[in-house]
Amino acid sequence: MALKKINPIETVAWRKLQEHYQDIKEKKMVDMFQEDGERVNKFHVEWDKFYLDYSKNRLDDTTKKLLLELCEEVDLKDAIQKQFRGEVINATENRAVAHTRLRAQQKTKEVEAALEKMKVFSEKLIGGDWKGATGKSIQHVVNIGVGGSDLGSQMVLDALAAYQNQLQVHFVSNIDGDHVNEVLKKIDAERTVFIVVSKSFSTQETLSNATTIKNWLIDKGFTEKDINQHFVAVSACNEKAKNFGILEENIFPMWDWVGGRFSLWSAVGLAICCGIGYQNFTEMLDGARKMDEHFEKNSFDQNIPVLLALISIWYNNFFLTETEAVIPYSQYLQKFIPYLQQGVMESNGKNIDRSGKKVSYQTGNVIWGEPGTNAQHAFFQLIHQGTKLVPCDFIGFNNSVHGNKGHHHKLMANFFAQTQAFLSGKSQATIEEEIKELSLEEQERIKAYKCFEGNKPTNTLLIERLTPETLGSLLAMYEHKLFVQGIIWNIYSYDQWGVELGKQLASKIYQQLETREINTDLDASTRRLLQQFLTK
Ligand SMILES: O=P(O)(O)OC[C@H]1O[C@](O)(CO)[C@@H](O)[C@@H]1O
Repeated sequence: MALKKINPIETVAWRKLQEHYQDIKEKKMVDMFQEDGERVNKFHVEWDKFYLDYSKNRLDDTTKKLLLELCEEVDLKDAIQKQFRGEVINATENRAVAHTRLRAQQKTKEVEAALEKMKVFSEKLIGGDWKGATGKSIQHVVNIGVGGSDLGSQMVLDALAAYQNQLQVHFVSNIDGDHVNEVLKKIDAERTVFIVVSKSFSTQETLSNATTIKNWLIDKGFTEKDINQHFVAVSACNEKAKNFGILEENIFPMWDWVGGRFSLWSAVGLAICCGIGYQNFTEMLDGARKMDEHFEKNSFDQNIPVLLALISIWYNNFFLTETEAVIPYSQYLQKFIPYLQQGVMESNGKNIDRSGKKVSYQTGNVIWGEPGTNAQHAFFQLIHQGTKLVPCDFIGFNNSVHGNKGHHHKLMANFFAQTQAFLSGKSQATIEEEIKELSLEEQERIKAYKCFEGNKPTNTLLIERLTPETLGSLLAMYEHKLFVQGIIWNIYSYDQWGVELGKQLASKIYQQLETREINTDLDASTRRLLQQFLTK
């Protein structure tokens, strides 16, 4: 059964939210805290190893009530059930969406078999039992993929670097030859296994990089047969992988019902298993499953992904904010933002609704960010004193991975201080006190620049510790958040037609660069640029 097609702006709740926005837009959060002693109790969720505080947002009881009514009107429950039943909710590609199946308690036979294959392979590599063509054990693993076939594994291995074993895992994604060259410098061909990850097995970047690497091995004297021991693939297109020269037994499955950006839970995460071991990989699946259960079963007013999605919609569609920042206070989560960017923006960057009509409201938010405290020294100035409203998610951990309390308390002091500053700003009295030693003239001149208005919204997510399990829950939380937003916006979150045009044009331009024959039907700017490119 298809997803329902309900235009959100035609709902009663949307209209009421628009009216309500007029009441709330000038309100100060600090006053709302003053007026309601129960605010923190009302606006937080404690779940498993997560604590979400969303009280530092420009919303009140009525906002929450209306946003929850919006969920009822668009029948979010029905959409969630359809997703968990694995129905064909990716209607524009005519595919089911069932990545949650990969981490379900009761797994299907094909998923079990894929997991077993991943376990066996990764254990052989880690244990030194998988030998290269010259009989040497493996030291390096190179993941060749792009987008969803790259970002997830890379991010997880960075996030869980503390669990890393002796294998060194590298990533080649960019079509830029410098990328593959730099990786090749770091590895020993005889001790390296390459994992070609491509659901379609037709992505230009991945196939070009894989071919370059294959030729590099051939130049080193490897025969086609030798290469078999150094190449495996993950793909939904077996035949294409075999045509590339990969042995059938070395191909790990992917399925139509797993979207690229939701695929790290599948064999696409093979590099993760190699780098941190199968056990840690399954703990990550368990964490994601726990979040799935929370999302599927908890009432919406206590449901972390639903609440985060609603808050985001409140700002995006009523305050008309343009972006959202995610600030993890963990250096381990440095690659978390690029990963989220694909998930969120490839999914919800759509302007046609589920009825095929152009939407008349804002959809997908722009996501950006960087770990704190580095972010504080880069772009926090704009959030504190700029002209744009940027709602932020702050993600922090009760305990550090390294156990160095001194550092962790300093880090977390910054974490709490920033959300406090965003909330309260700086009062006139504090500023006056700070500059009282200056001449009156100087005080007058400088006062306005020292002003922090505050009233900047933040969600604070406090997680016990960064582990494979909590990371799994965190990733699933954002997956469900974007799904809820897509449902409310009445768009299809699981296709990505928007990336196709550039690919098609690139292939035509490539031909022109190779033949040095520039098409006359190109636009004047591009034609001139190509000429310029070819002259030097
Ligand atoms: O796994 P594939 O088929 O090589 O695709 C890689 C990536 O390309 C896209 O199709 C478009 O960028 C992503 O959705 C996908 O993750």
